[in-house]
Formats: sequence, structure tokens, C-alpha cells
Amino acid sequence: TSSTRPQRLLRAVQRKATKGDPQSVISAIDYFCRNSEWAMNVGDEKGPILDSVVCEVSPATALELGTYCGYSSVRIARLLPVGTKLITLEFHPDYACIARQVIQHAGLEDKIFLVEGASGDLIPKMADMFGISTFDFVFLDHWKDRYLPDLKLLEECQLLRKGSVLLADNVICPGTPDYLEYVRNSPRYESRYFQSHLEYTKVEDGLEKSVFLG
Ligand SMILES: COCc1ccccc1-c1cc(O)c2[nH]cnc(=O)c2c1
Ligand SMILES: [Mg+2]
Repeated sequence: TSSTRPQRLLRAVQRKATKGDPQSVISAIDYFCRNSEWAMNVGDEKGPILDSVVCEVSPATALELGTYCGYSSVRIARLLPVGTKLITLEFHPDYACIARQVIQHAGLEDKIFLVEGASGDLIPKMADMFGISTFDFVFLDHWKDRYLPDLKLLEECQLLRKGSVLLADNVICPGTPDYLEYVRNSPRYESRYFQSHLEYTKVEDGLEKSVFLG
């Protein structure tokens, strides 16, 4: 019976990465994607940009939209201080199942709360589910057509505070033009583009960092 790409990615992690060592999990996935099969992880070129923003913000509360196999969940959570948490939302149950195992292999299951479901349904429940008021950091990496509606939902649910940082993947490829237009033209955001490449390729892509001004 045939396996899926996420299953093959997990197998590579279980074979190559050291249990409890997040960096070895990250390296094993990047090696798999460069040498075996491309997969839509933020990757080893945009990943360090994500790392630098997470370190700069040092969030007490962080939200990730789009877990996939857990690669960026591990990248983010490995940098979070004790007592802080990353909430990551994943729509596809099969992806969520793999991500839980990747996160467990990295030893980060106590810092990461993976919730299965649609971001549009779950965002309004975040405050009640996790006893938080606002997010210090949000990483958008799910479906491009949901970036703008989910940003507006975060605003409406008052889950952003003055200084909250949003970082969006794939703003060029596949591209999120309506989201970019909004954060770059709204007086409520200070936005900056970090040029890079689509993971594991030479195609242009980048991350958009937007600070909510309140
Ligand atoms: C399924 O398309 C894969 C693909 C194909 C060609 C170009 C880009 C992408 C791509 C790259 C990413 O980093 C992504 N991140 C999050 N959700 C995505 O759908 C996504 C898609
Ligand atoms: Mg992406």
C-alpha cells in the first residue's frame, strides 16, 4: 500500500533525527526535501528569517495558521522561552496526525498546542480555549485565500494588541495580493517585505512582516 509524502517525511525524521533535538528534526526535514521530495515547509532559507523575527518578538503567546508537518511549529517553539506556548491550527487531519509525531520527536509537545479545524471557525474560540487575550506573534502559512479574512477576524476578535507582529509566508509564491495590499496600505500596520525564495528552489518568494499599530 502506498504512503503519502507527509508519511515519508515523518519516516525520514524518525530515522535521521535525534529524539528530543529540534535542530536535528529541522535538518532531517530540510535534507529530505532537498534530496528526496520537495515539501511545502518554510524551509532553510526563509526559516532563518522566521527565526530572527521570533527571537526579536520573543512572544509569550504565538499563533501559527497552517501546521502541515510541523516544521515551522518546531522552528518557532524551539526558540520560545519556558512558560510560553505556540498554538498551531491545521485543517487537514492527515497533516495534523503527522505533525503531532514530528513535534513529539522534537520533544516540544509541551510547548505546542495543535488544534485541528478551520482557522475561520477556531480563531473566535482562541481566547476561551486557551485563556489568552492577545497574540504577540502570528505566523500565516495556510491557504493564501484565508490570509486576509483571518487577519480581519483576528482584528474583530481583538486578538491583536499594539505591537503584535504578523509574519506571512508565500506572499509572492503562490502569492497573497489582497493581503499584501491591505497590510501595506492600512494605516493600522507598519509592513516590511523580506525577499527570499520559495523553499528549496530558486523561485522568488518572501515573507511580509506587519506590526499592528493598534
Ligand atoms: C500545495 O501547493 C504547494 C506549492 C506549489 C507551488 C508553489 C508554492 C506552493 C506552496 C508553498 C508553501 O510554502 C505553502 N505554504 C502554505 N500553504 C500552501 O498551500 C503552500 C503552497
Ligand atoms: Mg508556506
